[in-house]
Amino acid sequence: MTSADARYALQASLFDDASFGVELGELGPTVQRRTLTAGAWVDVRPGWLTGSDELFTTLAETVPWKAERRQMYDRVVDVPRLVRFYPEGEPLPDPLLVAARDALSRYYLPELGERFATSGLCFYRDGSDSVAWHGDDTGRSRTEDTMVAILSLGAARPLLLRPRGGGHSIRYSLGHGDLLVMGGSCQRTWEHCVPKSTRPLGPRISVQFRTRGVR
Ligand SMILES: O=C(O)CCC(=O)C(=O)O
Ligand SMILES: [Fe+2]
Repeated sequence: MTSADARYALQASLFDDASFGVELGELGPTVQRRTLTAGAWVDVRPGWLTGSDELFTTLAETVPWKAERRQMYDRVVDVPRLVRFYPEGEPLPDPLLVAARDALSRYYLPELGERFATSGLCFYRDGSDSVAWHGDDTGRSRTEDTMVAILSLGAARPLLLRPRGGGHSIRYSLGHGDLLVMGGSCQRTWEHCVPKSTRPLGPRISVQFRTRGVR
């Protein structure tokens, strides 16, 4: 057993303890893959993290969230969500995120060929927070296949995907410990978004695990 395996086993046993009320489930047969066009695919694993409310609260309260502003034509506008990026090597705000990242790295390593390295956290305070259509195509993902794994906490929000250049969108509802992984060419041949909603919605946190050199 390597030290990484030992650490994972320790964390897995911690999280299996019902007194913690939180558990990272199996991957494997519970992961459903949908093949998209142009070499893109999406894996979903609903309810991967059970008992995730406490993690949601911890992250909401302890992460040093940042409100960003962005140039839009001739104006500077608020980015409609709070963010915090954890580069490779920076400690994550909760050991559960380390366990999740390491479990994903182990599961996808044969296909991905590398480990998940960075963690991007987004906080959608209510239905007026959102992210517009985009691909995570800064860096290596502009030209190479990659995977972006999203662990979703808190209230469910739709995440939509559509082929670049037009086509029907597909929709997943993500929250409450659900896992979605975008793979293959998805970041350069498809786009994704989390649309605004006028309905009263609770807050959601999205944790995106990416490989080195991908944003
Ligand atoms: O909220 C989500 O799950 C998606 C976030 C996203 O697409 C991004 O930050 O690049
Ligand atoms: Fe994205």
